[in-house]
Amino acid sequence: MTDQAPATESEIPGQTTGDVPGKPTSASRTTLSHIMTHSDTNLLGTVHGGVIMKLVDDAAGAVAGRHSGGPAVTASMDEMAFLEPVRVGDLVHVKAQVNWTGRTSMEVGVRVLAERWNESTPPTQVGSAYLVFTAVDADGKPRTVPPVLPETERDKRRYQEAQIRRTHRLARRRAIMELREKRVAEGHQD
Ligand SMILES: CCCCCCCCCCCCCCCC(=O)SCCNC(=O)CCNC(=O)[C@H](O)C(C)(C)COP(=O)(O)OP(=O)(O)OC[C@H]1O[C@@H](n2cnc3c(N)ncnc32)[C@H](O)[C@@H]1OP(=O)(O)O
Repeated sequence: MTDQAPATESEIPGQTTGDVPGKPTSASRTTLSHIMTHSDTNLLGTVHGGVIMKLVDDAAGAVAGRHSGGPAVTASMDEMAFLEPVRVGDLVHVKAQVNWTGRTSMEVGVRVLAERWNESTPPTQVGSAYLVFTAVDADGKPRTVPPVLPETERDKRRYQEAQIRRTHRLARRRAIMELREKRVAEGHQD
């Protein structure tokens, strides 16, 4: 994991960034919908969190693949929040978009909504997550991604918030690596 953050919080890309042409957020935004059945339940009878996480990974992976124009792998998933239980018969919509791009990685933001399959009540938000995907080549090595071009004020806010999360991920990783190196230097075995 490289340590450089490509932009500061105030730097929202314009129509072109560097040599690679940018892509607008809307070009890869995707919704994946799925009806929950009895095979999706946990021992409590509600839908298993892992089933939701798989849908989140699928939707985010499709977005990352569309944005980067090729394969992309999940590097991390954080802040997965389950806000309300999901039940058998719920029609679940997983909405995903690229919030931010680095050199080879992308943060994808996901919102999970649920509605009864046979009622016309509005869907409610039941979960959310942020995932980092890294675009890879045929050898599984990171490859450059087009910069995302936020279009709306909401896209711009999400871009800036994603940069804050990126800064915190890097800082946390660096602090843990430094602690481990210090402990090894002090002769600790683990
Ligand atoms: C019914 C209908 C269904 C339809 C359905 C459709 C679905 C249709 C689509 C399918 C979509 C499936 C989507 C599933 C996708 C998987 O399930 S993939 C499987 C799970 N993931 C993996 O196996 C990945 C394993 N890890 C790796 O291969 C390597 O660690 C990685 C991620 C390629 C990174 O390699 P590395 O050598 O560490 O590279 P490094 O240069 O250090 O980092 C590269 C970039 O990644 C970032 N990065 C690396 N590690 C991390 C980390 N832990 N956290 C954050 N960022 C990181 C770096 O910051 C860097 O970013 P940039 O600064 O370049 O922007």
